[in-house]
Amino acid sequence: MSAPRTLYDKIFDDHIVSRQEDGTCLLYIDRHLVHEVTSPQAFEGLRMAGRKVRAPEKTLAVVDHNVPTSPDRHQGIKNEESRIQVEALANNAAEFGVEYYSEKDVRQGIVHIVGPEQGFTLPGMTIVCGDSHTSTHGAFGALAHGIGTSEVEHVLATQTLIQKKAKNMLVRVDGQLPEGVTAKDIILAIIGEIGTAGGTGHVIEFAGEAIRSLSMEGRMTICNMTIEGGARAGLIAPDEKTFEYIKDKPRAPKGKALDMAIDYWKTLYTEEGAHFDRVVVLDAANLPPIVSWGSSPEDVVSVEGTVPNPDDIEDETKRSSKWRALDYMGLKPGTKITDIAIDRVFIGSCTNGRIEDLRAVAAVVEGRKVASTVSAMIVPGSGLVKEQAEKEGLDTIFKAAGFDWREPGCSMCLAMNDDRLKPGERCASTSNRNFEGRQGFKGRTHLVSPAMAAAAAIAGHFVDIRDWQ
Ligand SMILES: CC(C)[C@H](C(=O)O)[C@@H](O)C(=O)O
Ligand code: SF4
Repeated sequence: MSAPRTLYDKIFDDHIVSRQEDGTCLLYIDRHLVHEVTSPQAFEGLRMAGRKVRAPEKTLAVVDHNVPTSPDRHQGIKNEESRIQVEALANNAAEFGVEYYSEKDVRQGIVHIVGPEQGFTLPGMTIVCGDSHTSTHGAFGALAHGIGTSEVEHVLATQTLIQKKAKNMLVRVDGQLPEGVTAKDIILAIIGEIGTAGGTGHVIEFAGEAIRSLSMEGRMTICNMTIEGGARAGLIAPDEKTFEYIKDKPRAPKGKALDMAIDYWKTLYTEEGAHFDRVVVLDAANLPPIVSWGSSPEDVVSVEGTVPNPDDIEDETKRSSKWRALDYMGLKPGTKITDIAIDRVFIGSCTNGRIEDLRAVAAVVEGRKVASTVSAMIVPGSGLVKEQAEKEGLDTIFKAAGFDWREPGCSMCLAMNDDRLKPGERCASTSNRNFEGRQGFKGRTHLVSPAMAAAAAIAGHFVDIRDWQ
């Protein structure tokens, strides 16, 4: 009998085209998502070599990072650099016969929201994209790797990727989440616990009662930020919720093909006794809402806590880097998190720009007003999320509360378009990275859940969402 295998082992094994003696493998790639930032040189490489895209039907291109989110974007993109990038993808997709969603298409949005929404992302598949947050698709039990531009070219040309097998890591979250605590808080707490290098060299499988209880949206939030914990990919075994989510998606199998697919998807789980190189266990019942205080996603604290004192850190390099982070963030040790006033709120991104996130925001802000000191924006993750939100009347709630309701895209998650912080501005953000300058030169980012960002917009400072009435 062969040794029990993890979910990762199974998907990896199933996609090996060839293996070399040193363990380097050629993996077959089932799906390739393409966006405008990491693809221009890859297409140029194909063109120079006179090659075609090997499997255009397994490739999907969409613009997200550079597109403006203002309502007038349909009249053309004013920023020249952005316009050139967007046009390049449109032209490359047309030339190489790849399906393409432009900013005028209702299906357009952030690539990691679009894949699942279209049923392009399915369990058991290998999925790649020239983007680190490709890990998001692991929520469906797909092995999803972010790749670099030269690998994008390799996959376009051959539909394969060179990979060495990573180690297996298990993060088990037991118990039930308390009211007001969300998937975002789970993943921020995990990164706080393991650090941004904690998952290095591993693929993390998330399991346990708290993970099983999450919606597909919540599971995507978890897998999305796996990369911030240093791991190669994140995975959650598919279950009935996964199949339910997938079944009416445009590109998902239908009828008999769906039944057969589900039979296969049910085999995608970690077998009893399978070996994990590292195991981390958390209890969901103990988790509070989390706020990041520094310039790394591991710099997190409970909303009930205070800004930590770096002098308490023994390691000198780490201590000075955390002092630098506090200096950048304009914060003093001992400050209560709930005393930190904010200037901006950004709700969106591939971490928290899905319909469930917007519903959570609406529940908090309905009938209230954004604080006069705060400017707040909500950016749906895709045109379809926007459409659904408007069908439910969420946009009316947002606008009445004083939020800016935008067109879909990456927006202020990273300062690659017109949405950005001004120097010194402090933002409560539902995105995934708080690096220096991430949301704009000298901008200050605090990572939080959608409900926490919404409450901060109304109060003008962080508040414990569990006390919200
Ligand atoms: C621009 C892109 C390559 C980048 C990534 O790889 O993640 C971006 O999406 C990000 O979130 O920083
Ligand atoms: S929303 Fe942010 S994290 Fe996600 S792909 Fe866009 S820039 Fe990257």
